[in-house]
Amino acid sequence: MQVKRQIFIGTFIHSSSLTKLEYLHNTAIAVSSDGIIVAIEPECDASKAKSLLVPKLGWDSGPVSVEILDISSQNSKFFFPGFIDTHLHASQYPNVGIFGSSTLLDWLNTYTFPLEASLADTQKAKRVYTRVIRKTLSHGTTTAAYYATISVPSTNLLADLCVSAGQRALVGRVCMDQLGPDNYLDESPEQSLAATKECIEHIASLNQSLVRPVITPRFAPACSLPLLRKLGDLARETALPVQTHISENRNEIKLVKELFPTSATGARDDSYAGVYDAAGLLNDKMILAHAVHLTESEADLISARKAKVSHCPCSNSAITSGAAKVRWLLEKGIVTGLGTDMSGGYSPSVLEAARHAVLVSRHVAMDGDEKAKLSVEEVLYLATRGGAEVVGLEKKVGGFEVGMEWDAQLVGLGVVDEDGEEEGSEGEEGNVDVFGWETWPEKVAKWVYNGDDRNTRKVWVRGRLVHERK
Ligand SMILES: Nc1nc2[nH]cnc2c(=O)[nH]1
Ligand SMILES: [Zn+2]
Repeated sequence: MQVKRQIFIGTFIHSSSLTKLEYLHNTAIAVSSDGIIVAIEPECDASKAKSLLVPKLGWDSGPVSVEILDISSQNSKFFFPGFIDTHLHASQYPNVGIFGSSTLLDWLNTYTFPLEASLADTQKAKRVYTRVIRKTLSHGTTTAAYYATISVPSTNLLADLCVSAGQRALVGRVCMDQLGPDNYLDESPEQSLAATKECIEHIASLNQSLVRPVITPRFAPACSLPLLRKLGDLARETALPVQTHISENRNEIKLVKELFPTSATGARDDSYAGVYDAAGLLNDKMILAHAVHLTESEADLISARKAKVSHCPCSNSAITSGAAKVRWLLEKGIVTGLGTDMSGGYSPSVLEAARHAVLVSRHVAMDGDEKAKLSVEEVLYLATRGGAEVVGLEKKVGGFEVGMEWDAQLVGLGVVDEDGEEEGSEGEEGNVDVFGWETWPEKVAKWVYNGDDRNTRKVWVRGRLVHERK
């Protein structure tokens, strides 16, 4: 979609490294009509932008207008890169918050498979997918790695809806030829592969680059070895990314050992990661959700293959899976991002996932590893740059750099003056009260711990405004 040339002026905050946020105040960012950041101008106000930046860019002629969004007078608003949700099930959105006291394997049978099966009805799927896209955009998620269902039409519909809403996405048809109920299984490895190819071809036929296909074996226990091998071959032939789950729950790991003995897989051991590796799936484009209970040698194998991890702390706490050791993964050089894992996780918000990543890391620390604690800066890195690398988009999104695409959110925190009045915000805004004496790192911390979609005022993907909070 063609958008106009835009210049944004104000405070921009993004990660310059895992541990550091960079604060660019009184700065202008110019975004071309195809959504690319073409200039970052320090010490720039509206008049300098008009008199200097516009001519420098050669933008003073031609029919396209320049939009200047001057927020430099506000001390409670800032631009932040859009969030990357590296793992969520679009099809499970109606079940958020509905998990009782279940754990993974009974949760799948009780809540998840019946709902996913019901989305073969494309009318129902349309209602669900339209809502989940709108909801995640409203929380600042500019890129989402989605699982749909086993249904080809409903997976294709999810891709279509992402394109029309303007959300950047990876969309995967779920492959599973065992473990599910009779009414929710691929018929054979051959049929599963053919259905996956249909979805890949459909997304290619959309002729755009915002939404990409992703090969999606649900997880090892739901896939026969022939199916995993076929998908491994497909990944090699197409160079497409692959997403799946790994080592989320202890009973699941036990099941993998029973279902995939080394005598069958030819793997070097009977580890969970070894099964994916033996099938030819474990490579630098693979997104592994959870990785809660990995052994040392599995983590080393994942690191050697340069596969990525999606950390889903809300889900891991909600369905009692465990506490992933993110510091340990990072120290092994494993690229890690955040996932909401709806509806194992109950929240559509990556900000909530970031907050839970901090808290889960404190639990790991309480278990004796003091250095496990993640900082606000670190979880925001995982939510943006880390996530971008997990989904293979680190050159395009996750930060503010010339050449990158304008996937961004405008965050507003209410300001309360000495009379108790809110400045710079209206109506119901002000869920994060800023008193004016906080430093910028303190404001960001208050946003991480108390912020939500009320603070997500505007959201852009590749320069297109895709959400505005009224
Ligand atoms: N959290 C989660 N784990 C899974 N493992 C296999 N399928 C799923 C799923 O839908 N959600
Ligand atoms: Zn999941």
